[in-house]
Amino acid sequence: PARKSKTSKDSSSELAVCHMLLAELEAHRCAWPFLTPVNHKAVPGYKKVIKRPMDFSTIKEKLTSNHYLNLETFIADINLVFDNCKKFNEDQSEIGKAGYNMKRFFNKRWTELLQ
Ligand SMILES: CO[C@H](O)CCc1ccc(O)cc1
Repeated sequence: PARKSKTSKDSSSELAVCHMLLAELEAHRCAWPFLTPVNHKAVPGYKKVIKRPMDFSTIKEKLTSNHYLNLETFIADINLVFDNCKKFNEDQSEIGKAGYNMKRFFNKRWTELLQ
């Protein structure tokens, strides 16, 4: 069957899923490094190494101000949080392990909800 063009209903239900997913991420016990922007003035090297900082509070602000055009741009920002974490932190560090756990959790939940 031909792919129907996305209706506004599709977009609003996708938006509701994004809000729900973000709320689950923020509530996760391993979310603590990702809740607010990294203070790049306090973390040596962060501003130079991480070209596109991202965190859950920034994503929530963008979501509530209709910044995301579609689901893909929302998922791209979520993955940016985890990619930045993997780049800056040792895999076995506390924050590195938290990032890995959050990425696995996110991938499990969005595929359950959206695929
Ligand atoms: C999401 O957290 C960032 O990767 C910064 C990690 C970090 C912060 C302070 C430190 O002393 C070391 C690493």
